[in-house]
Amino acid sequence: MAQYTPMIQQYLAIKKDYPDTFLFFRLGDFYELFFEDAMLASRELEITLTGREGGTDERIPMCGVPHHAADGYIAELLKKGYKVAVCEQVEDPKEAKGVVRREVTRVITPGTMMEGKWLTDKENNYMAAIAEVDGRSGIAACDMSTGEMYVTSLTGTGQLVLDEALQYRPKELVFYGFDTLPKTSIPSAAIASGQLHEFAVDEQYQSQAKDLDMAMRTAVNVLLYYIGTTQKRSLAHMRQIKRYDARQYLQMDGFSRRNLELIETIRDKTKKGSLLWLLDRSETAMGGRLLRRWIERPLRNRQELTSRLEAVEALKGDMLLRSDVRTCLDRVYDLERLAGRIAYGNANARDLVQLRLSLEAVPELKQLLLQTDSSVLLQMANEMDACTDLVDFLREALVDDPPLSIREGGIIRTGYDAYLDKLHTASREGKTWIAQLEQREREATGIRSLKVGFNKVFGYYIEVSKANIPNVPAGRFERKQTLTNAERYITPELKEQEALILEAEDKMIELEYQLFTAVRNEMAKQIPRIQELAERISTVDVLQAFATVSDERGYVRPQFSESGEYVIQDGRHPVVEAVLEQEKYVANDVTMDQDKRQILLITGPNMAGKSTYMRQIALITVMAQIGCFVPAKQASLTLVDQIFTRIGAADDLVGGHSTFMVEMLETKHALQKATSQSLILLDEIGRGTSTYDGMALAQAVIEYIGEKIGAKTLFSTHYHELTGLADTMHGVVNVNARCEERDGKLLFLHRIEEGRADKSYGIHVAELAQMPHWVIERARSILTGLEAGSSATSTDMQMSFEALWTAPVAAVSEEPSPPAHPEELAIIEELRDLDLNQTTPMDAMMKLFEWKKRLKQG
Ligand SMILES: Nc1ncnc2c1ncn2[C@@H]1O[C@H](COP(=O)(O)OP(=O)(O)OP(=O)(O)O)[C@@H](O)[C@H]1O
Repeated sequence: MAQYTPMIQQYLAIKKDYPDTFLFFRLGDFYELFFEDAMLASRELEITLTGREGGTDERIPMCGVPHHAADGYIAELLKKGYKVAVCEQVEDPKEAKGVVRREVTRVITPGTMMEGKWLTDKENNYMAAIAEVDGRSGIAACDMSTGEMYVTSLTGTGQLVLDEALQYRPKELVFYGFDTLPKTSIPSAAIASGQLHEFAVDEQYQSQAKDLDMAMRTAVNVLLYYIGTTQKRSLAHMRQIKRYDARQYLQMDGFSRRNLELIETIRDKTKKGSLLWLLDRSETAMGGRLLRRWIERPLRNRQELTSRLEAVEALKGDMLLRSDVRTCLDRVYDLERLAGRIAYGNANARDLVQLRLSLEAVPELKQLLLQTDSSVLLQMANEMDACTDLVDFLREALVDDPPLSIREGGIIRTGYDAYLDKLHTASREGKTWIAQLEQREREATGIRSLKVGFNKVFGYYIEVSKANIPNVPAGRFERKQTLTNAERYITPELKEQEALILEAEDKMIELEYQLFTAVRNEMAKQIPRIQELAERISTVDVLQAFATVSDERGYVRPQFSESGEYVIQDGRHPVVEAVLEQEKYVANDVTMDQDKRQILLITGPNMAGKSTYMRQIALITVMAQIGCFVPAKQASLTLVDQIFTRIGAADDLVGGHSTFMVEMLETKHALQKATSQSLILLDEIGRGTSTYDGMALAQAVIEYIGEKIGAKTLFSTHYHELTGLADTMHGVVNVNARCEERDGKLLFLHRIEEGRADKSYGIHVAELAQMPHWVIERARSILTGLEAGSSATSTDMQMSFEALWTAPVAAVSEEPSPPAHPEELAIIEELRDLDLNQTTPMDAMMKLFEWKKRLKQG
């Protein structure tokens, strides 16, 4: 180290404490990165890698970004999951003896970002910690920008724990223990190892900490320790810790959530096309975030759901009122994040004006809600604290349109502070005196072209053109600057006034800054009130969003029955319905119960709508259990404790599992965890292996669910043989997705009817997908052979299959030339009359040989 220059030695000493972090090292107007940081950052940020002498023979790799543009680069690194430590010069370089003192003032990590520009309005920015204590796992998650903190604990240390943490979609996940979990497969979260600060939770949450079990305590401690080491600022806004039991919510594993496209689509991972996208009619950013949380955590508590539904009903029924509520909400800014910035001490005057404007909307919002007949909304309105004292205070203190900077004055309203007003008057009077000086001096000197001006170097001056210099009063005017055509002068009175003005302005700026921070500190004390209000406003916002969508799309209020019955009349898939343009969505019924109709076996051709039907039922369940109306004519549902879906392929090649293995693992998971109150959706289980294997597995799974679990289950399959189960197993019923063949074309009716499907139409669908003509024709002929052979013995079948496969390709050449020979015509005639259902594969082969022979002879 000794051979490095003192500055590089300083860099290395600081970097030692931030090994897994990009160190942005302030050097004048730049942040520089050195060594490996520089090499990696130059690649990640696409900036030029240079070098710098550092005392050794080799130049040190270096790259840098201008300090005023650093935010953009930092944001990019955070997005990629990296952390950044910002190292500033903490003393004035002019006063420094030797190397300027530098310190890390902040570590910015993906999960602890606070700056608005790096956050998405309608998305929480969570970080989470999971900690293991004696076989139990604590999960804590918080959003630093809003101050929310949640904690729960679960028995065990497996995938379920990870699933619970991932529900938050954390940007950062801190582990304490869990050495066996596959951390590489965690999507989009930066991973860190946690350390423990044993009493952090007691310091931050005082009495609330007592209610936590050891696993919860540890998780919160790990999280707080991590935050403490990165953030060097106030955590005053970290509000009440919300402890919950994951079992009080409808549970879905990560795969089912993704599969149902609750928050984003599977295909391109965007919000558009998801349930969230459909329902997000929220007006405020807070409402948008709460809606997400509700969708991620549907309820199981009937009473809470009834409250939400009652409020939605009231708002849905009164369009005018709803529109007024929406207009009111539109005036409300992001109170949660404003509160965060106030606590952090980085709120500016505009933020506080936004706070006032938001609070000003509250009395009207309350009035509107009081007009409804919903007891829930009435209670919410009555409990809303409009914070009128804060509004008055902010209105008195701050001007309406302050500048962005809090260091330039222009923030505090006249009348708020007597001394500030005095300074204002002094400055104003000084300026008026100067403004009048020009006229006075013109009269006194008789120089009509005399002017008073100002520049930064000399301050105020009196300017006289060369021709008028003889008239300048000697002694009173002091020459300051000579120009080509004029002279500039000052007078003692002018300088005196100038000093007064400048002093007043300096003092005003400093005083305004102090007054502003005092106002901000005052607001910081009110954060719990603001946060509570924010919670109520966001709830109203989500409820009105539900009401708006429900009204526009003709949804109905779901009823919840105790009988175990699950009946939907004319149900629709909410998202498919919304995106279908010309084509109308075909509504479908579903009737299930805990007895005779517990398992629906869905058969029907590909593309007929089986998966859509299953997803539709799951989505209707989720919608009902978040308190929204549902796309149906009528819905009488049973509350569900868990939803399991196995729909579509979900490869886990990174995790080392094949498609079929994933299917089996997920089915096992459903079989292990489901209860009689769960909803299971299984799409074509067993299709990934040989027919008999697959069919056997499928049947065993159905039997297991029917006999050992009793969960409501929808099971789609192409194994028509399984439909026989409806005759032998209690609780199994066949339904099918109807299709019709008209004029040789397949018509998808998308209608789910009672009974089993008669045909598969797979080749029709391949034809629709414009498979090569050759393949279609070949498949048809193979199918014909197979169907004909199905009545024969298995050896027959194998023979026929092989025979057909080795048959000459020319028979299905793409465009056969028209036959001209009479023998050919005769053969075609015979072919047309041949009844394939009455022809065994052997007969067919014999015929083929005969025809070939005749053609050769002919
Ligand atoms: N009820 C409906 N009304 C209108 N269109 C529908 C309906 N159900 C499904 N569709 C449309 O039909 C398409 C195919 O549906 P889906 O994927 O559910 O078929 P499937 O029977 O599951 O097919 P496969 O067996 O190949 O998986 C969907 O993309 C959807 O656009």
